Amino acid sequence: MSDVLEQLTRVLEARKGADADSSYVASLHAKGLNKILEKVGEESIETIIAAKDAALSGSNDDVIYETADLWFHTLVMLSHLGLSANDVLTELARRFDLSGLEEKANRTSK
Ligand SMILES: N=c1c2ncn([C@@H]3O[C@H](COP(=O)(O)OP(=O)(O)OP(=O)(O)O)[C@@H](O)[C@H]3O)c2ncn1[C@@H]1O[C@H](COP(=O)(O)O)[C@@H](O)[C@H]1O
Repeated sequence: MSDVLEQLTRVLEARKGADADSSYVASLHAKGLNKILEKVGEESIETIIAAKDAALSGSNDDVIYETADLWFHTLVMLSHLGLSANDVLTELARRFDLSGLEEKANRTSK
């Protein structure tokens, strides 16, 4: 795992037990899964809009900013469900050398 993901994973784990008044992450956990999913949905849409705007303006700054927000909120979602970035990285690593088209063909033939 990258140093940044590792560090953020540790912070997110620690914030699960923090005071909701002093921690944004703790406040999301306190509000529950639906609020976290609402944020994931919101940040997904903001990422899509930023990418569309980048194609017109030629500036990628907002795409990076919004994607960071999206990744962050998906990490909070994983943490809320007792999962972590490492679980997703393990799944991505499992897919190395497996063509997406091949995987799809195997899936539809079942
Ligand atoms: N990486 C982040 C991070 N990215 C985005 N955000 C917050 O995500 C929120 C969502 O952004 P929005 O623009 O939707 O804000 P908003 O309109 O105020 O949100 P809502 O009122 O709709 O919930 C903002 O408050 C951002 O500050 C983050 N908050 C925290 N982190 C990391 O998590 C750590 C722990 O944070 P705390 O739990 O606050 O200590 C921090 O040290 C950071 O490393």
